[in-house]
Amino acid sequence: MTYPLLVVTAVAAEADAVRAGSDPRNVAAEPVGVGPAAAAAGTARLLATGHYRAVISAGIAGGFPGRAPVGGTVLGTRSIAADLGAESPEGFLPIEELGFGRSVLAADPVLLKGLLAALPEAIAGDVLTLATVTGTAATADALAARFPQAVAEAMEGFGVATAAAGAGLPFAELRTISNPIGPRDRDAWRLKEAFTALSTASGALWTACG
Ligand SMILES: O=C(O)c1cccc(C(=O)CC[C@H]2O[C@@H](n3cnc4c(=O)[nH]cnc43)[C@H](O)[C@@H]2O)c1
Repeated sequence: MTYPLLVVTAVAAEADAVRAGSDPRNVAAEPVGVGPAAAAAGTARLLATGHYRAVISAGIAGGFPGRAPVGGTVLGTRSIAADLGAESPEGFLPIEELGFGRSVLAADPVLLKGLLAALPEAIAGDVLTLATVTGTAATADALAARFPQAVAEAMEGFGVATAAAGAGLPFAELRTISNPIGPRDRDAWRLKEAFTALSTASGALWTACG
């Protein structure tokens, strides 16, 4: 028996976009909710079935201006919980500096290599996971400075990665860019473009995983 690839999304519209571009015989797309907690809990529940061979966190995301354009496709080299830590007068302290765990999980190198080969147009870089969508220029600038290799932010990747690590399965993050990260401007979101790009990219998932 060949175990399918599990693609975890936040919402049903993202799962539909993945299904539209992939073969249900080898790719299972499941929505588990928005945010890192829902993503971790939902992914762990799905992986407990033992039915899957690898896990991908997929969906739409904000792109850092100048690093990932709206409509573009991004592959996460690392998924980073950017707000996991503590504020201090000297700046943000990641959880590693507090001694309580980790905020960075790297994509599986073999899976990532396959995805990069199958999606040569994709932009590779760190993808941030935040519980709050960035909505000001100040926060966007601070994140861009703290994470010079970050190309995108979303709300689930680190949660999915944590569940995949717990299950001992390969993990990667695939995002298509719906909006620039910065001052909140709902009219600037290009959902249709991002969902179309997600369907297109999903066509390459099984090849990359094989
Ligand atoms: O602000 C709104 O009115 C609004 C309307 C629909 C959806 C949202 C979301 O925040 C969706 C979040 C959802 O999409 C991912 N995502 C997309 N862009 C970003 C972003 O710039 N920063 C963080 N997350 C983003 C995220 O993974 C969620 O699943 C808002």
